[in-house]
Amino acid sequence: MAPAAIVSPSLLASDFARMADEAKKVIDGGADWLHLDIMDGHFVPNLTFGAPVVKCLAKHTDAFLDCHLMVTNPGDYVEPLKDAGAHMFTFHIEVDEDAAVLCDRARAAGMKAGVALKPGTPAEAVHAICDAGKVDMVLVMTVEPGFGGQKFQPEMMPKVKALRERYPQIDIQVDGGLGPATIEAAATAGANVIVAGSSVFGSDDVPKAIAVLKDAVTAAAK
Ligand SMILES: O=C(CO)[C@@H](O)[C@H](O)COP(=O)(O)O
Ligand SMILES: [Fe+2]
Repeated sequence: MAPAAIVSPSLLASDFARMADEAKKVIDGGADWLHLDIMDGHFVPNLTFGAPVVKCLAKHTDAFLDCHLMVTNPGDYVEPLKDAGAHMFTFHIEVDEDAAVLCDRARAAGMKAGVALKPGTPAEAVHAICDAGKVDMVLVMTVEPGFGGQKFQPEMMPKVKALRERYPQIDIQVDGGLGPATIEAAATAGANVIVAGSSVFGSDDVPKAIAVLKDAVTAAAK
């Protein structure tokens, strides 16, 4: 059976000063996870927040905290994020750290392990670590990491398709520019975890915006 459809709204598009309320709004609207974009101003030219803010948010929600680390030194974040209450630890395969060790450390800390690919990084970059069974989720970036509100790159779909064919059971996440106009391409390629920032938080009907994404993934899996 294909992995379940999961919608993970990105709080990057929310009002950070009201993060707990924004999280509640999307969870009440049918979201499965909360996507938390951790940027260090070095791996990407933008700076957001780290474990202290995740810890504050975790006090206000029981939701699954899906952390996307756009940082140069993800190893420094394993224990702080675990202590903060994070559930998914997704780091970029492009960093200069041992990916297998990072996955093992994330899992040993009780989190799931995810690996992310920038648009220019081929699927093959994660084959060894996925073949070794160390990965719970592969994140295929459909924009250059760093900012919300960018245009979806449909040319990433062959990468999603190749990963889905090779790994039928793994969670495959797509992130960047997902919304009603692009979900079909991602869902048919085989993505099952959908990150959406602007299209969810910018909608005046949040439950509908989430349902459109989830229903497309469920329909494509049939
Ligand atoms: O990781 C990132 C950006 O680097 C994303 O999670 C964005 O926050 C997605 O935003 P939208 O493209 O959906 O507005
Ligand atoms: Fe993200």
